[in-house]
Amino acid sequence: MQFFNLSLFKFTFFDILDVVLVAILIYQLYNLIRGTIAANIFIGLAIIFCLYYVVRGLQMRLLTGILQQFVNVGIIAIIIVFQQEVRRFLLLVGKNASLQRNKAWWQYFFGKAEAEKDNYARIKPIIDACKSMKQTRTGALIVFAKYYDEQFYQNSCEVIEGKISKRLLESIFQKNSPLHDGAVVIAENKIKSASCILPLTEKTDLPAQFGLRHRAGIGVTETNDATAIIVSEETGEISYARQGRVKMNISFAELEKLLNKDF
Ligand SMILES: Nc1ncnc2c1ncn2[C@@H]1O[C@H](COP(=O)(O)OP(=O)(O)OP(=O)(O)O)[C@@H](O)[C@H]1O
Repeated sequence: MQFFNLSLFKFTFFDILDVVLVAILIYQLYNLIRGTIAANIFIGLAIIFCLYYVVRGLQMRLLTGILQQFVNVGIIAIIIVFQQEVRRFLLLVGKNASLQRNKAWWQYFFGKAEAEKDNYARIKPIIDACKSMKQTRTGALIVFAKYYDEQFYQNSCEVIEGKISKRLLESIFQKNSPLHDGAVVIAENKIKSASCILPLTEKTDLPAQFGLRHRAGIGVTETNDATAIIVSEETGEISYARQGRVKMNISFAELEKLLNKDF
């Protein structure tokens, strides 16, 4: 009597590659939706799919018919429900494929020291403004957009198109300024706009003290290829958001390092 069919265990290099790629894909998807409401929806959909195969196996025709309606619209429903996550996933794929974004290559060819010097001059006014706003407990939200999506930002923003300077940033976020509410968006080495209303993150596992400013800072990095600095009006603490994750209470040395890498 033969218990095992050894031919079942035959696999090629491409089968292993297949499994590894699927594992990477599932891990990336998990990373994208971890801690968001989408994670619960994903679990709900997975349960419906599993249930469908079970009731079909048991030949329960009525329930199979009902669940089949959900399964049939499968991929389209997933794209609609996970619109934001699909957008973030595609951004991630596109970003990793871009050679110019890879600063290591860029600096190797064009001189590391020169690039670092240039970058420091660019980020110094921003760091100085953050230092001053931390001291005066001025709330601020500064977004660094790798790609300035006109449609996304300009609908809710005041156009500035100004040179990045400490005093300009301070004046925008100063409490009596008409533009202090909302975010400043920096792109193409300019302050492109101010007073921007951004999408809020739907994450459910954020610290209790995170209000709308922090939620907007995290939200914009989930839907766009952007990073954000958040200066808390309440505590003066500086947080840094990237790809939907946030680092809280960072030092200025750390901020400089992060901006050097991302901006
Ligand atoms: N959707 C949004 N997009 C951009 N900025 C927003 C948005 N919603 C609120 N803000 C900004 O956040 C401010 C309110 O911040 P709130 O006190 O709720 O945030 P917080 O995360 O607790 O930060 P803080 O520690 O500074 O109080 C508003 O005055 C406005 O400037």
